[in-house]
Amino acid sequence: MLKLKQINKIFNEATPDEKIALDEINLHLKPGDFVTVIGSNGAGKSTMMNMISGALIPDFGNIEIAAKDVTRLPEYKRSSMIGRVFQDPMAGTAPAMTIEENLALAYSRNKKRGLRRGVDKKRRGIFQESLETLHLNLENRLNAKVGMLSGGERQALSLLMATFTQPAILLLDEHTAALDPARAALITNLTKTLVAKNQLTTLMVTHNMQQALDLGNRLIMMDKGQIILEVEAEEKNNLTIEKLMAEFQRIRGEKLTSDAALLTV
Ligand SMILES: Nc1ncnc2c1ncn2[C@@H]1O[C@H](COP(=O)(O)OP(=O)(O)OP(=O)(O)O)[C@@H](O)[C@H]1O
Repeated sequence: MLKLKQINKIFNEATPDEKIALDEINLHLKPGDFVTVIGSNGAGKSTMMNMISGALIPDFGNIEIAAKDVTRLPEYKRSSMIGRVFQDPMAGTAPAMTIEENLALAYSRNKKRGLRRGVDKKRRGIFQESLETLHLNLENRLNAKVGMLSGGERQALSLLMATFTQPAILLLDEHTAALDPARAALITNLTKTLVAKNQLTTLMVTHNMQQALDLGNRLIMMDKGQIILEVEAEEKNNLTIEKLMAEFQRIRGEKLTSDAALLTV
């Protein structure tokens, strides 16, 4: 469903600020894979997500989504293939528009007729049914402006909008990091439910190690622009934070004083 082949990205090449952000990244996701991504600051996690979404184009290498080479395809041309939720609850929705209008935009995202705000009775029914699955009573607030919702409610709506059209790839970019623990738990559970229900192929970046262990069937650890560890299904079930830290030390030969050092926020 997703293939990254030898992806490289260097920022400010041949200047004193040169930075190798991605160094020969190879990653293959099968349909329905849910991969959690961890790594320290500057490891290249966001750059990798931006490559998949098309916000950045690699210097070398190839990207395939659903068997289509999208390496040079601009972001807007691959947006129907991708659902994305960012850390900032303000980023995924339009605050001045109502819940219903936001859903209508998400709904028409992969329709040929372009963006449409209008909603008929049938579509309103679909929106209400989807909102009911969030258990936040948003189905009764279709005409509320999204700017009036709490951070957790907005993030739940963003998640629903990102998964609505069955994207080939769902990108979750620290999407619970800006929420308080109770709301973060709510969005984490919702993520599990929506991904499982829609069998979405998902990549989730997180600084929360426990979340990285609890969600998904695979885990990758990045460091200095490389994927330094890949953990698959069975093995992932038996993984602990201590084992992950020990693996990092074994691979990098660097001693860590705490798990925070591995994921420094
Ligand atoms: N537009 C840019 N111009 C120059 N350097 C960049 C740019 N974007 C990222 N970098 C650098 O590339 C490296 C990888 O950054 P990236 O944001 O992908 O890391 P990350 O793993 O997402 O980190 P964090 O957990 O802190 O968000 C970093 O050293 C960063 O400073």
